[in-house]
Amino acid sequence: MELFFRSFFVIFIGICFCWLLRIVLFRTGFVFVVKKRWRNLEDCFHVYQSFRIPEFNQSSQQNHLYRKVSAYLTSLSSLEDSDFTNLITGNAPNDIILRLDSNQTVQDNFLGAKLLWTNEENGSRNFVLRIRKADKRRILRPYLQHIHTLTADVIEQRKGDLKLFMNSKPNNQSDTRWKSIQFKHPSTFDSISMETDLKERVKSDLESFLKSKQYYHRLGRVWKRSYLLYGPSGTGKSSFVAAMANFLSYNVYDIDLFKVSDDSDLKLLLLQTTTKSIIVVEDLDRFLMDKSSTLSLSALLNFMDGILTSCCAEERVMVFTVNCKDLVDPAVLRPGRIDVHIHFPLCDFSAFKNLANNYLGVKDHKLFPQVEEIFQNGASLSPAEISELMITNRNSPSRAIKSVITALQTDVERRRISSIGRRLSDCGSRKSVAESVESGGVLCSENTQTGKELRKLYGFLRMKSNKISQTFDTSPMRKDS
Ligand SMILES: Nc1ncnc2c1ncn2[C@@H]1O[C@H](COP(=O)(O)OP(=O)(O)OP(=O)(O)O)[C@@H](O)[C@H]1O
Ligand SMILES: [Mg+2]
Repeated sequence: MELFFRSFFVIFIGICFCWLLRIVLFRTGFVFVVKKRWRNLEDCFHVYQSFRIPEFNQSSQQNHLYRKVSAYLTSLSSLEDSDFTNLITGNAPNDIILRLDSNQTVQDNFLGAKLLWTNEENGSRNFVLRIRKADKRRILRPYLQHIHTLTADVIEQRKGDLKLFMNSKPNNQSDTRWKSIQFKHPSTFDSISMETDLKERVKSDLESFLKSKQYYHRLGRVWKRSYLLYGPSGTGKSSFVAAMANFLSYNVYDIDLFKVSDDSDLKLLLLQTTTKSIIVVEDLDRFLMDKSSTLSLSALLNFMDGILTSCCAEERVMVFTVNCKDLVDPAVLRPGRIDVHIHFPLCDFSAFKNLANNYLGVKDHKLFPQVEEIFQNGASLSPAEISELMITNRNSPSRAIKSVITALQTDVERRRISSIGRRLSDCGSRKSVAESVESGGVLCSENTQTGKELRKLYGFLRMKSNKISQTFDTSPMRKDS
């Protein structure tokens, strides 16, 4: 009996000990420490071979394998076991993606072999793959093939997602010069109000460019096309670039030339762009007029010509926007450097009707003849100004059109005042010439007369401006009338 109790007691103590040990091992993470130490010990008896996959190749162009490995690693379930990972939101609203942090390692297994990936980030970005030497011959090629097939789908899927790249100030030459975000601009050719015929011509020009690889190569030319979009501010140039990107499904590289440090930096930026992309230089005229730039004109011309190598300008569309074409050196705009010039004018009546249709859903309105008449009197506003008025008053088309009429009338007055101002200054300069010859009585009396007229118009203009600011009041109390 005593023996029975004794053995029962020993079994009971044994069970309690195991239970406690389990708690200690799992609750404290002791098991992970043991596993890690065991792995390190095991590694001491194996020789590993390393393979580095840099983000850029020797000629500073993107290494596609790096992109594939990056996509592959995010799909690894073992990433959750890594000591340090970044959590990033994905494309879908509830999507959360794990991304390996810098200088962290993740383990993968393939055909019974252990593979270690490290994300190296010391100035440049690389992935380092470590495989046991004993497994290398058997594993390396099939493993890379496996990554290629797995990521092909993911990358193909992501092709639909366009990206907007922006250049930053250079910190380190080996560092990537482009930062990207998702490009989700809603602008399309349909949403842009411009002459239908012109729009169709641009569309077919882009379509024929897409199909012309052989043609360009036969002629010994780089397969690229350059567009100059010129016109006053707010006429839709930037929106048009976004529409082009959406139409072509191309990524957008938006180069800020003020952030380019020198000629070689501009070359590097071009080298780091990928095919099927639009390279945009906004406000080229503003940049060319700025004399403080360290960038030479010849570097800019070479950049536009894409002569660096055919591979870094191939299958690219270049777009330059300017407000005033006349301020740009003709060498920059010569045929071949710029293939297509597209003018973005201020609104006329037909553009207004287009905007009214798009923004207010109105094809015709009793106020249209009045609007047409004001346009005929020389009034003009940018599409941006008109579309803003329409958006503000979108609940009432009549109110929206009236606010446009008021703004157009103010524009007419503004133009009259500025023409009077010009006459005044002409008058002043003529007077000073006249005074040097004789005392110019006639010129003086004209001056006083014009001054009176100017004051009268200024008062009128102020009254009109007050009216316009009222149209922005979207309070429901306002009556349509
Ligand atoms: N032709 C147009 N059709 C439809 N909307 C337009 C048009 N032009 C301008 N807009 C509207 O005005 C806003 C400003 O346009 P955008 O930025 O494209 O002008 P921009 O010509 O690039 O001006 P800037 O020269 O000042 O950069 C946009 O949000 C767009 O919706
Ligand atoms: Mg713009």
